[in-house]
Amino acid sequence: MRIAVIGAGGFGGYFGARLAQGGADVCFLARGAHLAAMRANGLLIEGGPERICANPVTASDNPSDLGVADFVLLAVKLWDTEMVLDQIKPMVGPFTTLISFQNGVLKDNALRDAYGAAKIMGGVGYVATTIDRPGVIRQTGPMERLVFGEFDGRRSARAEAFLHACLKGGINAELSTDILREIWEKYVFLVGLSGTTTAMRSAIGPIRENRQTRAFLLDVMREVVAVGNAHGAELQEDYAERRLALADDVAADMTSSMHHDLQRGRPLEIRWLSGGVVQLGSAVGITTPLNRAIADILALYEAGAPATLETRAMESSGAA
Ligand SMILES: NC(=O)C1=CN([C@@H]2O[C@H](COP(=O)(O)OP(=O)(O)OC[C@H]3O[C@@H](n4cnc5c(N)ncnc54)[C@H](OP(=O)(O)O)[C@@H]3O)[C@@H](O)[C@H]2O)C=CC1
Ligand SMILES: CC(C)(CO)C(=O)C(=O)O
Repeated sequence: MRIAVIGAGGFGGYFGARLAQGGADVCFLARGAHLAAMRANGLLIEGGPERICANPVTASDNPSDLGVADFVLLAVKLWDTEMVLDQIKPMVGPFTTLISFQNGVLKDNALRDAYGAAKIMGGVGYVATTIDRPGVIRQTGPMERLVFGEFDGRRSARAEAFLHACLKGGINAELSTDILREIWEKYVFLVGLSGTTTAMRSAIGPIRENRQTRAFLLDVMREVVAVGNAHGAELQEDYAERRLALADDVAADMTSSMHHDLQRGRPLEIRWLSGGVVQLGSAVGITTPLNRAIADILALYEAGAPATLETRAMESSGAA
């Protein structure tokens, strides 16, 4: 089974390396210094319970070099989606299945528009990873879970085959018969974690300990539950409280991929996370003031670190 991982970063690099470890024929669409390092030294996963090294790895920045795959796993940041969907045409054949493990609930619309609903399975992933340096992914917490399935709930042969490949790689993988609900469930936790850790510039530990920030986290997630249910997600009424229990369970120094991006001055996926809640809420007449506040607070950083007044002054004087 040939599995193409589109984006060899924190998420794609980690799960791609595990799939390769289990014997799957994995290839990566990667680029820049990270691609060069992967070609030279393989792909290393460190910092977690197990050190994994996939070497050699098949990787290229040219989709034609990689050829048609049985499974194409999308793991680029959401702002890169449209571009890669166009770029990967040479990798999608008549029997190819695409699964997006990107965050948010709007991601699969773009895949359907590009390749048709029959080729798409739904997916969500839980892991805490980031590119540490070219060729090296750092796992920053032990959380690991991959869930996927057909949107009509069937346990199809292709879903079973992918499950088999994941389990062989030691991945904590599940085939879901209600993947849309799974996607919303992840969204509740993710929006709470990413919104609070990024806006407050803090790992989850202090946020859940402080009475005020804990209440804020819970209310952010309650807004997502209300919006999800208005969109037919069928989440339990106390689902936000349940997710708070998950936030209590993770390591105190755990944070979100969006917080990592902020720390590195990279663009943020905020438009699809708290911003997506605001958008989906307003479509069904639900106001989401806390998510709006988070999206507004982070708007200055959405395109990456804004230039400081000092840098601007240097640029305008020609000194930079
Ligand atoms: N990391 C995590 O812990 C988790 C992430 N997710 C989700 O997974 C998705 C991916 O996130 P993450 O792995 O953190 O992101 P990363 O930025 O770590 O990885 C994405 C990688 O894809 C590369 N890429 C983008 N476009 C192309 C292209 N056209 N050709 C080749 N390579 C390309 C990027 O290169 P470059 O750096 O040059 O842009 C980067 O190396 C996001 O939606 C995120 O929210 C979900 C769960 C957990
Ligand atoms: C919430 C978490 C860490 C779970 O995988 C995540 O998806 C992210 O930070 O992007």
